[in-house]
Amino acid sequence: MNEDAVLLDLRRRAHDGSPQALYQLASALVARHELDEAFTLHRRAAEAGLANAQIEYARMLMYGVGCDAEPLRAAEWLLRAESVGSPIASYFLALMSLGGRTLPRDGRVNERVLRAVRADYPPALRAAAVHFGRKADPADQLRCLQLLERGAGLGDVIAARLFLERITHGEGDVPQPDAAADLRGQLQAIGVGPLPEIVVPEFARSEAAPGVLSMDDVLQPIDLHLQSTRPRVMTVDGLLSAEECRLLIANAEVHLTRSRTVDPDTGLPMEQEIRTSSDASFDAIQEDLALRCVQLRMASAAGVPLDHAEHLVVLRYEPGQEYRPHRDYRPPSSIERDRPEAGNRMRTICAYLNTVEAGGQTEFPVAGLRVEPRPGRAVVFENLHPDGSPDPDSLHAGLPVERGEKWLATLWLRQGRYRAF
Ligand SMILES: O=C(O)CCC(=O)C(=O)O
Ligand SMILES: [Fe+2]
Repeated sequence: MNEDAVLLDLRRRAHDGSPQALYQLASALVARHELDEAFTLHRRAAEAGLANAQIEYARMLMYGVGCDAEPLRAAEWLLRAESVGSPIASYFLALMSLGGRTLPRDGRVNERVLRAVRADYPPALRAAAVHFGRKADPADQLRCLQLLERGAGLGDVIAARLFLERITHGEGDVPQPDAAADLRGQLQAIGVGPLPEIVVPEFARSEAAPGVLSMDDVLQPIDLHLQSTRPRVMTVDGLLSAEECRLLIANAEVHLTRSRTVDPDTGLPMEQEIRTSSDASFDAIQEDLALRCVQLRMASAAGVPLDHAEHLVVLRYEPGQEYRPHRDYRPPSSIERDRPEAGNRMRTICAYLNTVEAGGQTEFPVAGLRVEPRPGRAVVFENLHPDGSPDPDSLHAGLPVERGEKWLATLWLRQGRYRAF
């Protein structure tokens, strides 16, 4: 059957009101970006009691897909699906709760993630693996490896790539060269190449409660080192683990496109010579728990709640590519178009994800400061004066990469709330 015939058949069955057919039709429509109708159909299937539809309907409500975002209603539907035993609903409830805005950030977060881990839900396995991978206890390191291997076995390519790095370099256990060669071959066969080699020199594994899953570790306060007061620039080394850096790169790689910048005259994003990198911007609906945890860690290091953050952007610069001197605050016309109530970009945090062979420093010309890119290191800076007015001294640049490539993750943090949860 061709696509239209399949859709016609689904429509006929959905017309009879079968919840399963409503759900399947809605899913097919989401894939075709026919979101308004999909939203209505998922709602009908959800109301008829189908847990999978309750989750999909809740996801649309969470992220405002085919509707305005209504995280509280989303949470209600997830709770209904959870009450009939859906571990995926538990996973999304945990993902929401970690923001602490819609649902309380309490011990249930960890119980819920564990439920989804026990049900072998790959995004939960991946998030738990990255979590245990930061812990010092050797048993937690083994746990990380086992979770990645399980995810890989279930077809999760990102888990497979993270697992490959670990068994290649002997992280968490002795190196396994034969198994690594085998897995490398399997990944190559589906067009997945190697990740950059990443070592985070200053990374200190966490001594917190060995053996215990505690997802809110990402909110640990950390000390930033003041590098300049005009503009205010701070750095921290070892913020991200090598695994978190790899996770960001692996997620971004498949979505890279030529970077755009907001044109000061029109307020519209345009390809411009000022910024020649490629980037991937993660729409909220693309984020999974592991990515959300890394973003929470970054936002919390910058001292701002994650719901003030615009979409995460991961950038890749190749030799000669750069981000010429610019300021991150936006012209009034572009703010008007994109959540004016969230105000301007008060602060930026950039995390360096790999070792750059030469070049690629972040330069703050007014302060005469250059921050060296180094995996796991982050730089935080203010774009506005304390009274909220733009600070022209926040001028900065990503200097051209001379050799190798540079991967960077940026969160632009607004003055007010930008995300729904
Ligand atoms: O590449 C850099 O070092 C700076 C990036 C930057 O300025 C930005 O993402 O806003
Ligand atoms: Fe910038």
